[in-house]
Amino acid sequence: MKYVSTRGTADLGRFSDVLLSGLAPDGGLAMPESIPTFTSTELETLRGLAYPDLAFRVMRPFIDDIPEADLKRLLHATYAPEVFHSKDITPLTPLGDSELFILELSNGPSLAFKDVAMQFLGHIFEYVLEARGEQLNILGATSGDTGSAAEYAMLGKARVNVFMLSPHGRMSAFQQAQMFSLAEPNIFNIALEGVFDDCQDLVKAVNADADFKARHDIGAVNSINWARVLAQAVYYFKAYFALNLAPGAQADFSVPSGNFGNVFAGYLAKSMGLPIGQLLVATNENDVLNEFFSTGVYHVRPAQRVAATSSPSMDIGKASNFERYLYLITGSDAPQTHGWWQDVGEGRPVDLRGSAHWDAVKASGLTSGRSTHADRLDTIRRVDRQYGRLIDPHTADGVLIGERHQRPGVPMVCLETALPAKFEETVQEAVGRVPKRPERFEGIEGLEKHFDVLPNDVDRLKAYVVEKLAGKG
Ligand SMILES: Cc1ncc(COP(=O)(O)O)c(C=O)c1O
Ligand SMILES: N[C@@H](CCOP(=O)(O)O)C(=O)O
Repeated sequence: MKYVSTRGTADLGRFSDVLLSGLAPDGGLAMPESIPTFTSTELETLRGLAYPDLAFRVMRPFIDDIPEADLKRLLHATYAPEVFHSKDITPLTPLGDSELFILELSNGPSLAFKDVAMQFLGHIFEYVLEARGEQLNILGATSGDTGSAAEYAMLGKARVNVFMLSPHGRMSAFQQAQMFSLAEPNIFNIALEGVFDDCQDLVKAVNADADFKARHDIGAVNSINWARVLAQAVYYFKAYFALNLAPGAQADFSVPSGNFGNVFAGYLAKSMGLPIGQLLVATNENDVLNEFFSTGVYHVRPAQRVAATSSPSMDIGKASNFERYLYLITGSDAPQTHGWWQDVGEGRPVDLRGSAHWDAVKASGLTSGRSTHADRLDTIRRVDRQYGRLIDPHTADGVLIGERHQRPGVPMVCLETALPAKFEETVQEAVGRVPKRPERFEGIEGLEKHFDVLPNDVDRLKAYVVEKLAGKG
């Protein structure tokens, strides 16, 4: 499978190349030249497969440059019950008899859905780097969960260093403790004076400097990396088959959204032939995406207008993967996508109202909703009382929007994107008690913290990376 850029570069190489390069040299995102689909008969052969075998069948058409036996071995090592604390890896549990289901994605090492793909990245990076005799210096941006998932996945990996940017003072106490308590020689935590979008912009700016990127082996773990979204598509298949529906029957999914990686993975699964009906983009008060799906106008929000909310991991004004979605909506029209992103870069809106592209958006099955702090508290409280299940604020955003869009007779799968223990302040505010946390995280907030504060300045960041790498000899 050949990969191309959403902005026009025609040949980015094959899977292992885009895995290591992260962002395309023209600033766009890597996409497969075409999206392979399953016929309904082929889909039936996926039913009942164990997670690693299902992952192999879903991902294999996109990964044809790694021997079959090696890929299977890596997937079995990744999706092990002892890593995800469940034999199903991503179990599906009903909320009473409401036809609402929680897709548990957060039982892995860092207690957030990011682990599902990030654990795979840890294994596959190591495999490809070993084969090529190379090193990778990952530059990432996190609003709280990508950071810990990436750092836990890359711990002790000799060929990988992680430089992780986070918005200074904006993560939950638990999230900060997870990352900053790590004192590992290959992990560098940078608290940036800015919001998540500033962190993401710096990551893109460093990647845009081809010379710096090549000299310092810069790679990516955010969902700008194709491997992340591909690995995330698998759990939509897993959930669908766990519902045990008649062949071809539809299921709806509700996805708490910020950077648009998770819901894009769902759209990928749907594009591959999985019978997904509605794909709900659930946002918090930072509702740029909800605005787009309601009006047809996409107008990114400048950093100073991104609100600090009680679902902080979704405090994002500029969603990376939205570019992949619009690229597919245009029928893979890279010049069109490039033009739009030039507009976005210069602060102009993308306005699809009345166009054939807007008809394509409406036909794609994506719709949206928005929730507020009060909605979040109410949903956490209600789900706890009604179903005896404690959910985190991000999952609550998804459940609320899922409930609002439920269709009679069609199951609604709500993605659990983090465990409540990560956001205990808000959960306590909602239900008056502190959620249980796994024993390994007891007292984590009291551990010594290791991080450096940097201003929002690309040159300072580059100098920091160079200095730290030089320090490692
Ligand atoms: C807990 C949680 N929920 C939801 C999201 C939003 O997911 P995405 O950025 O893939 O849209 C994030 C961050 O990505 C998150 O950490
Ligand atoms: N919410 C994320 C933001 C980054 O998202 P990604 O999926 O692009 O890595 C976080 O928690 O860091």
